[in-house]
Amino acid sequence: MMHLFKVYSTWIGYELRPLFIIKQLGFTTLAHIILLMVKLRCYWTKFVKGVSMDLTSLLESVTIDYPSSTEIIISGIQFHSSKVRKGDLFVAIRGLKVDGHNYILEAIKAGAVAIVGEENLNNLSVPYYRVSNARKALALLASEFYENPSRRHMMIGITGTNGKTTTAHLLRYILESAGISCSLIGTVSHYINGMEIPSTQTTPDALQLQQLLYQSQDQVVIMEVSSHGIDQDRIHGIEYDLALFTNLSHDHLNYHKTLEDYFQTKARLFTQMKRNGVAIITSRCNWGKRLIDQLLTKKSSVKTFGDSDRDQIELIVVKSESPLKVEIREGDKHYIVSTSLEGIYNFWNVAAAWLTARQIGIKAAIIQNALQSFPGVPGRYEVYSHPNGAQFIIDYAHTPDGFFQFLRTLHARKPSRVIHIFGFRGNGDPTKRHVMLEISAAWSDRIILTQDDLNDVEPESILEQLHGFANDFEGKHCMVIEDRTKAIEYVWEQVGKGDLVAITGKGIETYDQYFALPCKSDRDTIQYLLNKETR
Ligand SMILES: CC(=O)N[C@H]1[C@@H](OP(=O)(O)OP(=O)(O)OC[C@H]2O[C@@H](n3ccc(=O)[nH]c3=O)[C@H](O)[C@@H]2O)O[C@H](CO)[C@@H](O)[C@@H]1O[C@H](C)C(=O)N[C@@H](C)C(=O)N[C@H](CCC(=O)O)C(=O)O
Ligand SMILES: Nc1ncnc2c1ncn2[C@@H]1O[C@H](COP(=O)(O)OP(=O)(O)OP(=O)(O)O)[C@@H](O)[C@H]1O
Repeated sequence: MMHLFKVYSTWIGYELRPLFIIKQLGFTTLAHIILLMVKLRCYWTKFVKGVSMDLTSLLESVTIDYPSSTEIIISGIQFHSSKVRKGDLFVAIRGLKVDGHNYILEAIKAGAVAIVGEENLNNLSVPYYRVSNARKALALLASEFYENPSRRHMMIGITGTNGKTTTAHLLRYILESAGISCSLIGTVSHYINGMEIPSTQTTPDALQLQQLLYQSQDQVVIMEVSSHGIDQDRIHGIEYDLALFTNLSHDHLNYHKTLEDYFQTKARLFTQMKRNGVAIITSRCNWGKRLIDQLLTKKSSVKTFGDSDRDQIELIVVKSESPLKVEIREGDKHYIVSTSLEGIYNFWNVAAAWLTARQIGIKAAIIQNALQSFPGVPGRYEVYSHPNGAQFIIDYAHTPDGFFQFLRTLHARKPSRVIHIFGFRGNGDPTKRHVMLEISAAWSDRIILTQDDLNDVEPESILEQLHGFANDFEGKHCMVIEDRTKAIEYVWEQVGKGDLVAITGKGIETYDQYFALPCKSDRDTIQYLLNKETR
């Protein structure tokens, strides 16, 4: 029943809480019936009857090949042929793996009434619109079909190698504490109208993104913006009120090839600002400094956070031993930051969220209060206690800098030993692996290499690499236990009071393979071992 309410509420774009209905039975029920009827009518008009769209005015550099027609009526848009239904427009994308143009006939057979693509085609049975960039076309068409929903919201985009999710969750929590309704689109989940929707991508494809924005009735939308999302034009056409840059460091070089290209891609987010938009950037890393200079040269509005008195928000470490004591200086005012988050890196995320909330006009006292009760981010620095006094910490660190920041935070707790369990994603950047091992070796006493997501890569090739690494780092007591659940169980049985065990890379994500223990995630495995202990 609860699930049905959730589905209904998300669809209707209106937060419906069962308690609220019971309390206000009568008027609320009537209001919902009217709302439902209006929504059903819109649904009928849009998704069944279809909407008329003038593609030539919508698309950039469009050529109508055959048969000529500027206006079409469509009841949906798809870019995967298997999802096409009668009345849909199919956008053919030249992908990284396959070419969407090869699926045009399949899409027409499934009922597509028009096609958008990049190739020269003139023998199709439905109108064909040739564009120079089909990914951009998809984004523009989806935005138009869903009534340009980003224009209804205050749009906040957050990019950077690490800290996007944490900053986004902090900011949403602060804004909601201040009474501002807030959607969040990102890695852990999407939160729309107070409802949680499972997420499979940090930045969803343009179609899903516009659908989510259309569903959202929230005032503000916070989006985590990945470099893949920018590069693949998933956010094309969206203009941001506020855009944040958390940091940039070694990652995704399998996709971007060079850090320079990775940076330039991230920097593109800041070309999609509203006229009065503000860029919020860290001055702590050289890439951030470069972006600040670049934007100031173009006379863009830029606010910075960092550790200098020239920054709008200066982070001052009052006490560096655990527990950390940190202050925020804003103008000539100093505020103590009290939060359950650990690690200086999380205070950089706090600084980014603080500066953004201040741009929106939230009072400092409200931010301070919200930070005190912030519950943390799922899968980031989650601490579990072993009955014998050891502690297990699940975290999402999966980059060299993430490793460094996270592991040095563990050290500040002065543990007897740090044991680090991790693996490498099948389709992740292979150039960062050795560096990550070096950092782990420097900051932990034992390394257990194990499996992470395979992502279509043969397990043998990953395991071969893990064994190679174990040899390289043998002096650091590095070993391989292939099965992730067994690796955790092995360590669980070895540790004692004062030991800290870091399990990194997956956070709350579920395993993409079956392991020996009947567990679906790192959390699940810890819970399983805890239950076994108390049985
Ligand atoms: C590697 C990568 O980024 N791929 C993205 C890309 O897909 P692609 O170009 O590879 O697509 P393809 O498989 O070659 O297919 C080409 C076209 O043919 C179509 N097709 C294909 C088969 C068929 O039978 N019929 C058909 O119509 C496809 O729908 C597609 O339009 O374009 C798609 C549309 O936007 C994305 O959904 C897809 O993301 C994949 C699923 C993905 O998960 N990518 C990861 C790397 C990603 O984006 N990660 C970032 C976060 C990174 C981080 O910070 O850690 C994210 O934002 O989630
Ligand atoms: N500001 C930061 N600088 C460096 N490392 C960080 C920072 N914030 C978080 N981390 C580390 O990176 C991990 C991932 O953090 P978070 O999920 O906030 O980043 P993200 O940018 O959203 O990552 P992804 O895009 O891969 O989902 C954390 O678990 C922590 O170990």
